[in-house]
Amino acid sequence: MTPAPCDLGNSKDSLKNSIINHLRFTLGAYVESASKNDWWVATCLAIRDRVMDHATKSRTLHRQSGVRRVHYLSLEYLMGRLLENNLRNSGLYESTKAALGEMGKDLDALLDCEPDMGLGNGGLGRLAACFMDSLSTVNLPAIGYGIHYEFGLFRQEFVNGKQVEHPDAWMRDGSPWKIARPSYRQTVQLYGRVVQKFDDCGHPRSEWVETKALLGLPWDIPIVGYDSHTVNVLRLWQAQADEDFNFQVFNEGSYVEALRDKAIAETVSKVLYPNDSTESGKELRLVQQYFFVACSLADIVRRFKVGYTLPWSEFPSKAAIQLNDTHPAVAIPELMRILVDLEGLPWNEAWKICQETFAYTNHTLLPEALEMWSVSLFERVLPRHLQIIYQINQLFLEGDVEAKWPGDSEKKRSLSLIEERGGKYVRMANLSVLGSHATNGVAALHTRLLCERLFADFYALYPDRFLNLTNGITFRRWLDVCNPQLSALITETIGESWKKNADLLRNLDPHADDPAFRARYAKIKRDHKVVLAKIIEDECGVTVSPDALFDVQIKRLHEYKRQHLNLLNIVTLYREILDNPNADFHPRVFIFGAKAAPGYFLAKNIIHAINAVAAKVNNDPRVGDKLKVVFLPNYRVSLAEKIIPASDLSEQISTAGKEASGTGNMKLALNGSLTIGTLDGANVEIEEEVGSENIFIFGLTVEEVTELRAKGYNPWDYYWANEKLRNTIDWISSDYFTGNAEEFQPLRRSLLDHGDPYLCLADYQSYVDAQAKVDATYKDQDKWVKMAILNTARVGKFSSDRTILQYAEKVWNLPQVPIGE
Ligand SMILES: [N-]=[N+]=N[C@]1([C@H](N)O)O[C@H](CO)[C@@H](O)[C@H](O)[C@H]1O
Repeated sequence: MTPAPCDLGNSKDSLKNSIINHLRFTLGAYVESASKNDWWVATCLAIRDRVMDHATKSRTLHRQSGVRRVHYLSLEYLMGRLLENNLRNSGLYESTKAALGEMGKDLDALLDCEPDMGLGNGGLGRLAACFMDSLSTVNLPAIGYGIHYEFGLFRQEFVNGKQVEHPDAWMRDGSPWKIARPSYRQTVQLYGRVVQKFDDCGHPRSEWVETKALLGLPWDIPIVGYDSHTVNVLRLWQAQADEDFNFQVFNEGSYVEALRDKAIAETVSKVLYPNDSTESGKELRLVQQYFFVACSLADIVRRFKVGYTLPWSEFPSKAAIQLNDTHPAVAIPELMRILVDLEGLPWNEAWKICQETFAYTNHTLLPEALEMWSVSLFERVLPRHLQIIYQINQLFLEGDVEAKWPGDSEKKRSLSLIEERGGKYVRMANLSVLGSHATNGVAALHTRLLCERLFADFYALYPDRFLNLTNGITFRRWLDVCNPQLSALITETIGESWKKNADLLRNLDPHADDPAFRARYAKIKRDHKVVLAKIIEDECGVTVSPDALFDVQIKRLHEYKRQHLNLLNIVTLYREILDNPNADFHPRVFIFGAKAAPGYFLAKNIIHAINAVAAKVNNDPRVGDKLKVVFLPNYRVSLAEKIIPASDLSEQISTAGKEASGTGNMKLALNGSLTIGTLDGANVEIEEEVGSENIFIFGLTVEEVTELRAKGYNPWDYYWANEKLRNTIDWISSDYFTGNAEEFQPLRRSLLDHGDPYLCLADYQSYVDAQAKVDATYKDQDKWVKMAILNTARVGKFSSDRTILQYAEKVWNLPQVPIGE
């Protein structure tokens, strides 16, 4: 008999009681001497209490109503901090602040106690987090599946301007949001070999034997929607040894050996691979992918079997599975193994179920990011899955491909799931397209390039399977939580319903012409700049003026994102200020935030170069306040929440055709930061929405990039033709900035000798000119603030609620299931 849910009131007093009770009974702390961290944990637990009933109720109602659920499989979830988001989404912010206040505690101080849940690298991981927020907010039944990494994305420190990585022990001081679910522990098999057997009816059956077992313990994190009673969960798997302690070996006297398997097992979910847009190809990474996929599919199949007595053909009507990039693509042969080997379904039936169940999102065109596992490694770790992939491939090439292009071996080579050139590899992207009923890109331009280039042959074969679903961001975290002042001004001006229907922000448009509104809008921006200036002072020891133009580039460090093009412009500007001290140039602060993958040498060289230039410029008395360059260390979600509301200019300067979408561009535009960017990724759609008069577009288009490459691009031509550019490159690679002329030779060589693969020199002059236009525009503050307001007003399209509702309609065929009180 389920006990009646105890009424945990939302009043200030009820919250006070809960917090005190958790301090005393859960943490065993003296209220008088409890630490700030204790108060943070107790407050989190008090809020968790109030959402858990909704979580249980959501799960129960989803099960009882037999609705289809979407299962989002992602190796990354860049969640950031949860307390403030959960407080505002559940409408408990004010009462909790008051409750703590009455006990002499400042909520804002406790919020800073929370470490970021940094279980992701960049855009892909943050997108998954925004999607989880929207799924609960728009009442869609969903479960997010991922890995419970013990260590998230590394903590970045700068030592003499160079990046140094430190482990991110995010759970060291407790992690109050997660709940262990040992009753749903799963066992996963790995390695071993496959033997052919025959079942009772004499049918051949493959059996996977002599495998190594691994356990998966699930941890559930409640995902609180905004102003909705749907609380979905994020289920993260922790790897555990099948047998903690090998007594046999212990008795033979080797204690360490006895624990070897335990140590190995736990490495599987130990740490997130820190590569963004590059594949690792490491065995442990493949084991991580299969581990969480096998646990998740076993959990989904368990729920189907327990919940229903339906034929397998009905499985897709109860379970939609979204593959967040190819990282979980091994789920396709895994479901085939379950259906064919374990459940005894005929191959074709099983394959049909797979295609109806899976859908795949591609996030990048970069060749180095497309996962290709060597056949030898695959055979060793997952021998049965390799067999299944070979069988899928054979039926595909001899089936649909031969039918469409009879005898065309070139088509077979390009469409095959197996790459044969330079060794044998499994093409996870091809497998994902073939095993899914829908493949989507993440912005209109990106999807067009997917269909025209990367998947051109698949598109020719299955045009109806491809669609575009432009990325989005949750406006709760990226406006209501990080910029409550602007959120309040908007609500005061156009009402509150924009929080659930972002298109209503358009109603702000006419207010751009109202000087009083502009003044209030501008004050909010300046107040955030004052806050950020303090952070810059504390973190970088640099004093910046909140009246300077804050020019922001925050994203992972990657050559295609062209932080080094930004640096070329900065050094050109530095030269100009020295050459023309009286030039009428509005003071500017260049703000960088970016982590480089630890093994990415050139990215680290660019970080060092930016810090070296910053050190020179910031201490050059000839420059004064005209120019400041700051690189904030350890860029992460909670830091982004401080930078974005204070930004005036948003740098989205990737080489056209390289940034699939970008999502930082959306966050910055929403907070009134004007974009300077190329026609790449979602920048194209941001320009369509805000109007070309409210954005600074520059540079080569995708078509012009293709043309330039086709006719042969030689960066030396631009170097010799443009004196400013030549002086800038020579200056950066001289000994001026570090006393060692060798320091930035790698950067110089990449821009010249190595052919400038991302066309920085080709876009340099157009970029410098656009930056000059920015300077001129910023001097007319009325015009600038008007443009900023129109950006906030016109980016409603980029709400992840819109994106998720499109996935639900076009891919998952998923009904919204409102949960009552
Ligand atoms: N991997 N990956 N892809 C990315 C990002 N680096 O995480 O996914 C993001 C989310 O789709 C995109 O916005 C971004 O352009 C793309 O490069």
